[in-house]
Amino acid sequence: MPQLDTAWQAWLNENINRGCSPESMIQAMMGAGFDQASASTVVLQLLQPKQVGPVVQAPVVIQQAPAVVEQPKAVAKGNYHYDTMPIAPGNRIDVGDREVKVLMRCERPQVVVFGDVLSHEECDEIIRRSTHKLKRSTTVNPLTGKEDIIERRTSEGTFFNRCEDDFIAKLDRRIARLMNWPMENGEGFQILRYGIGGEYRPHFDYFPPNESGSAPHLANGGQRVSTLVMYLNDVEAGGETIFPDAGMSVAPQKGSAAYFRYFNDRGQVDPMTLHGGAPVLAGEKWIMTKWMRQHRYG
Ligand SMILES: O=C(O)CCC(=O)C(=O)O
Ligand SMILES: [Fe+2]
Repeated sequence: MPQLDTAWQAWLNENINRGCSPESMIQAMMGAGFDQASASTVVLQLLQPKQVGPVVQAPVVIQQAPAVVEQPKAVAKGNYHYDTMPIAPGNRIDVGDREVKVLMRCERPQVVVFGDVLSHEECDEIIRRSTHKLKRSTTVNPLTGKEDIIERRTSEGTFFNRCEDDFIAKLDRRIARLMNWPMENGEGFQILRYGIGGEYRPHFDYFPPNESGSAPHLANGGQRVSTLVMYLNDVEAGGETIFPDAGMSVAPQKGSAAYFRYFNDRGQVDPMTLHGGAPVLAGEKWIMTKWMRQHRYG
C-alpha cells in the first residue's frame, strides 16, 4: 500500500478545499492502491475540522512542525509591498529546451501570461497519462458499493511527483527555469480536469497566515510563493482563470500558462491574487499547476 506522504497530504487538502466528494477521493485513493478502510478513515477524519485533536494526530501528518514556524504576514489590500518578480525580462524567455513567449505582464498583482510553455504534443501526453488515473474516480460509492446519484463534481484531479520520470523531469526543469525558482522548492504537478459547469471558486493559493490549519503545510517547504497554471487544451467556451479583485481574466489556450506571485521578500502575502477557474460553458478544461515554495519541498 502507498505511504500517506506529503504529496498525498497535499492532494487530499486540495481536493477537500475544492469541495470534491469524499467518495471520489476515497475511490481515487483506492485506485492508487490504498485499502478502503485506510482511505475512508483519512478522508473522513480530514472532513471533520472541528475535531482538531484526533485529526492532528491522523497519520497523514508525517512531518513534525518545527519549533518555530515562519508565519507569513497578512496585509490589507493595498499594503502589500511589490518587490521585483523573479521572471526574466523581455518578450521571449529561453528556458533551455524551448523559447517561451511573454504575452502579458501585470505588476499589481504580479501576473504574467506566457505562450508556448508546452508543445501541443506535451499537452496531449500529459492528458493521456492522467486520463486513466481520473477514470478511477467514478460515482460508485465505495462505502456502499452502490452507484451514487450524481452530484456533479466540479473537477477531478491527479498528481505527478516531482521528476517522477524523464518526461516529467524535463517539464520540471523547464518550469523551474521559467519561474526562476529552485526546482527542489516545487510541489509535484497537479492535473485538473473540469467538465461543463466545472469551476474552481475564488481562493488563495497561499496558506492563510495565522490559521492553525496552515502549520502542517508550512512545516514542509514553508509558504507558497508563486503559481504557474498551464492550459493543456483549448476550451470551447468559459474556463478563464479569473482574478476578481484585479478585474482580470486569462483565457485558456493550449500550451499557454498564467503565472502569479503572492509572497514577497518581506514575508507578506498578496490578497490581490484571489483567483479562480470560471465555469466551463462548453467543452472541457484541463490544466496542470505548479506551486513553488519558499524552501525545499518534500
Ligand atoms: O482553473 C484555473 O484556471 C485555476 C486553477 C487554480 O487556481 C489552481 O490550480 O490553484
Ligand atoms: Fe489556485
